[in-house]
Amino acid sequence: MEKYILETKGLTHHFGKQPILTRLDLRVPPGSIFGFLGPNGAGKTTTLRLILGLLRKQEGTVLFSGRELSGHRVDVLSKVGTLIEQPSLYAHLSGTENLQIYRRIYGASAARVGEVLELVGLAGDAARKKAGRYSLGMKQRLAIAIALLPRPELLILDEPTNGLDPGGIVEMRELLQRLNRDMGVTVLVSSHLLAEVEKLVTHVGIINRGRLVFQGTLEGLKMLQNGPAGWMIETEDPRLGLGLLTPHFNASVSGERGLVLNITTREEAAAANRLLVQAGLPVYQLYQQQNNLETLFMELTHAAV
Ligand SMILES: Nc1ncnc2c1ncn2[C@@H]1O[C@H](COP(=O)(O)OP(=O)(O)OP(=O)(O)O)[C@@H](O)[C@H]1O
Repeated sequence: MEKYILETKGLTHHFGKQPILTRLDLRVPPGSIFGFLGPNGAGKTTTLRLILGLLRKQEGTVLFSGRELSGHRVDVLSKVGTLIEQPSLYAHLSGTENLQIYRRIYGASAARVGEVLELVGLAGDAARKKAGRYSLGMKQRLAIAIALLPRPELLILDEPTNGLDPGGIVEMRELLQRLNRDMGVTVLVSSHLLAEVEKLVTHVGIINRGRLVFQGTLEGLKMLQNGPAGWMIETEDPRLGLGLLTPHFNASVSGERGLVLNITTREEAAAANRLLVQAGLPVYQLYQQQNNLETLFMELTHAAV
């Protein structure tokens, strides 16, 4: 088996003179749920459109299981389900009728309609309802049902939780997990919110201003945040404080009023506090810094200019 179900090599794109993507090497392992993350405007949609040939490629290579799209377009894309732009649904037709139309386009069997409705949780009454009366979450699920008709190996979804309420977000997460676990579908899902996909993904690629700033497993990303969390002291004169603390602790100045201490215990924090207060330096705040994944994501997407 190829190492990657989807790989881009040196994908580079400009709109006019403006560079949008710079040498993007995306690597999606088979069987993964890959979160393609980045702030608004980072270049996620452009990347996905280039991958699918919806936008003319300027530079670089896109490989599906080691094969280029050009020359094998129909063959390759028949194994890929997508939800990139707003799903084009027939509002006046029911869920089932929508699927019946698309199944003819894809050459899927009539029985497949019932299967995909079941898979996305739209069987029964929901299937008989007109798509125009669906909630956004149901529309998204119907669009995924359409994408599932040809039994894709890879599902590519651009911000599928955009605009969904918290319940809809959970449903979407459960659906994608089920498809991955039970059907073996590899999922590539983009999002600008790490928190929204953190519970879903196995792998992460983080893009900022058209460049990949992290790629690897979610575990690998979490390891990055496992450095010493540090304690923050807000005090009147951090430079004076630094002089008082450095003989005893590993400390540095942070901003106009902050001192960061590389310590691990509350006792050390209390001792540092005592040193400052006894020297007449007021301490306004003393707290352990939160070093969570969201903070790391913000750092990665802000620092890489
Ligand atoms: N057709 C276009 N012509 C010119 N510039 C474009 C075009 N499409 C996108 N851009 C620009 O390319 C950059 C990347 O846009 P893209 O839509 O790929 O980002 P994104 O990461 O998907 O963000 P969002 O979550 O906001 O959709 C943005 O600065 C955008 O304004």
